[in-house]
Amino acid sequence: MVLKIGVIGTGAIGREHIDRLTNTIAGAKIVAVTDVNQVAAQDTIEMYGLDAVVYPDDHRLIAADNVDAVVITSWGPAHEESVLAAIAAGKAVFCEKPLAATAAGAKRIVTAEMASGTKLVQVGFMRRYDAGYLGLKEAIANHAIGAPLMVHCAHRNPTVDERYSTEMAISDTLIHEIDVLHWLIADDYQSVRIDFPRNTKQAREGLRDPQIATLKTKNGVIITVEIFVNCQYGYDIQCEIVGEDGIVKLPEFSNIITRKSGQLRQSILADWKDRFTRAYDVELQAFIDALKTKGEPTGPSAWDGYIAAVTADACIAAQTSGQEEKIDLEEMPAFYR
Ligand SMILES: NC(=O)c1ccc[n+]([C@@H]2O[C@H](COP(=O)([O-])OP(=O)(O)OC[C@H]3O[C@@H](n4cnc5c(N)ncnc54)[C@H](O)[C@@H]3O)[C@@H](O)[C@H]2O)c1
Ligand SMILES: O[C@H]1[C@H](O)[C@@H](O)[C@H](O)[C@@H](O)[C@H]1O
Repeated sequence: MVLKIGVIGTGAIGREHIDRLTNTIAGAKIVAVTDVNQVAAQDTIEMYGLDAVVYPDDHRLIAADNVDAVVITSWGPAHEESVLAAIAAGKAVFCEKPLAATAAGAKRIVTAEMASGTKLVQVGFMRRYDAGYLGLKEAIANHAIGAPLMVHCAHRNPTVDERYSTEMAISDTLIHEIDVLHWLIADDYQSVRIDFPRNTKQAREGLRDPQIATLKTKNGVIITVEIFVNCQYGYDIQCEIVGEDGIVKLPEFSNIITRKSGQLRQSILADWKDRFTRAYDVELQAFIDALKTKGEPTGPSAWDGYIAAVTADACIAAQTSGQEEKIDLEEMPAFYR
């Protein structure tokens, strides 16, 4: 059986996911697309040779009889409305991060999903499918480094466009670490503080860059994440976990090493699209397979999206207060256990 998919948002990652759902992933077919930019939606159909219909908006795409499941790749603030519409229609939905722009929005999704009585939502936290992070998780679970004490991370983008704001460093960028780190060390966040080092001259007027998030967990682990989105030199994701018996670290993204002219060289990736290609493939294949075999998604859930949204709200509050802000999570409902 082939699952018929409707895609909302045909921008950068929308096209990436359309390409992989069409050419890499088994068991799915794109039958519908929409974008507020209808020309972009039409162009996408032509670009990938899709046998698909362009719908005028997300609601009509979700309601289409031949759409079995929905993939949301529109701008973050538009996600909540489309996810709620998919839940109301009883259709499974893969939503790119963030699940919603605020914790209140994510909570509305959780409430609607629980009321529907069926798990329908998967959030695009693809780092949980990345071989490097999975290796770190396995090492911690196997007590290879004893209890984690500290985590040091960096999330660096070469540049960002003019729409990118100081808050987006949290809601669009840090959100990946927010999700993956508590999952990695199996701990809950308790508080966060944000510090702003000297600003880079490369940032556009008004953008605070870089930033350092310091998260504390319930077990006393201290996590530091450098967010630096105008680092210029490449796309660089670092994560090192310091335990009581040793240290584990993400591998450098595999690339050939050249010895030439008295130099040892290894190139650095320039784009997020290349760093997590395999993880995106695996997460979307898992989404399709789970719908077919279990009737519901089994990947990062709406509750995971809610945890990330509550934490992101506290980070954004910490950006302006300059203080340590508490991260208050409700208890996970039995529905998500
Ligand atoms: N998981 C990841 O690594 C990853 C990577 C990139 C982007 N993302 C996320 O994916 C989302 C899209 O990012 P992008 O880089 O592709 O942005 P983009 O600006 O390139 O594309 C977004 C598209 O959505 C369309 N759109 C906006 N609102 C819409 C609506 N209500 N209905 C239909 N279409 C709408 C826009 O016209 C645009 O074409 C963001 O939430 C972003 O955070 C995730
Ligand atoms: O900071 C960017 C992240 O590094 C990418 O992985 C994407 O999520 C992108 O949307 C963000 O703007």
